[in-house]
Amino acid sequence: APAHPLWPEIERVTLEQLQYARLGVEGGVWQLFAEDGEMKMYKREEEVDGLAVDPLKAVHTVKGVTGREMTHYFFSPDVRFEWETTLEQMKVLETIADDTLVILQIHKRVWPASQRDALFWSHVRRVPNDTDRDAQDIWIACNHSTEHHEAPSNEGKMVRVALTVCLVCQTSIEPPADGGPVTRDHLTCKITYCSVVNPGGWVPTSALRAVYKREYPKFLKRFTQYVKDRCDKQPILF
Ligand SMILES: Cc1cccc(-c2n[nH]cc2-c2ccc(F)c(-c3ccc(S(=O)(=O)CCO)cc3)c2)n1
Repeated sequence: APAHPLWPEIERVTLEQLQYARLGVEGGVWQLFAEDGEMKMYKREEEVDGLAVDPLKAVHTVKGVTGREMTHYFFSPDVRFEWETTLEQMKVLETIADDTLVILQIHKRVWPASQRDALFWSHVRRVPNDTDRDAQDIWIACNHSTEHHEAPSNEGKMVRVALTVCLVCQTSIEPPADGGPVTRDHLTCKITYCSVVNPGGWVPTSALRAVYKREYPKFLKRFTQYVKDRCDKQPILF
């Protein structure tokens, strides 16, 4: 494994997030708050120091793409402005490996709160499917807040959020009955998106919950549609 000081944390958090995502929404602790076709969004209402830090878990099923394609476009900084509508600035501060980056993002201000930025490592990996042999491998992309010497100390201007986010994708193939080639019509990608964002500075709980309720469904719907459009008529990446 690459000898980088962040690597042990990247390994641990990525695998913890994989297990957390695979727990699904069992246990009755998750409250469904948005639904749109196959997409179901759940949250837990939790406060830390009087701040709403509502863990979010979304499940979605997208036809015609693979988990590798979905996590690739989630990970790739080159296309982020094409789907992430709240992004104002983004800088790759460090390229640790071709599947591991440190990124600084400045997001658009949401009235009445102050503007937020996020500094995180971003990692994508294929996880061999140890349970079901003839199933496809699982792909995970994980973003987790970190420190970095190159990040501007923007005292007073910006509030830094703390976030842990993962996108876990499992592809299944329904081969054509006539033994013909597998096309995108035979692909189904099951997605679990998990997010825990501590907003950093005080935001009225009601205002924060309204932002989450509005922004998360819009974000996941827009992102998954972006990937479908990008992959359409392109060779399949398994
Ligand atoms: C989807 C969503 C949920 C909650 C708030 C907002 C939002 N509206 N206006 C500003 C933001 C905002 C502020 C700070 C942030 F860190 C992120 C943020 C959100 C998602 C991710 S990610 O890692 O899931 C995708 C990469 O951007 C990273 C940062 C988004 N957007």
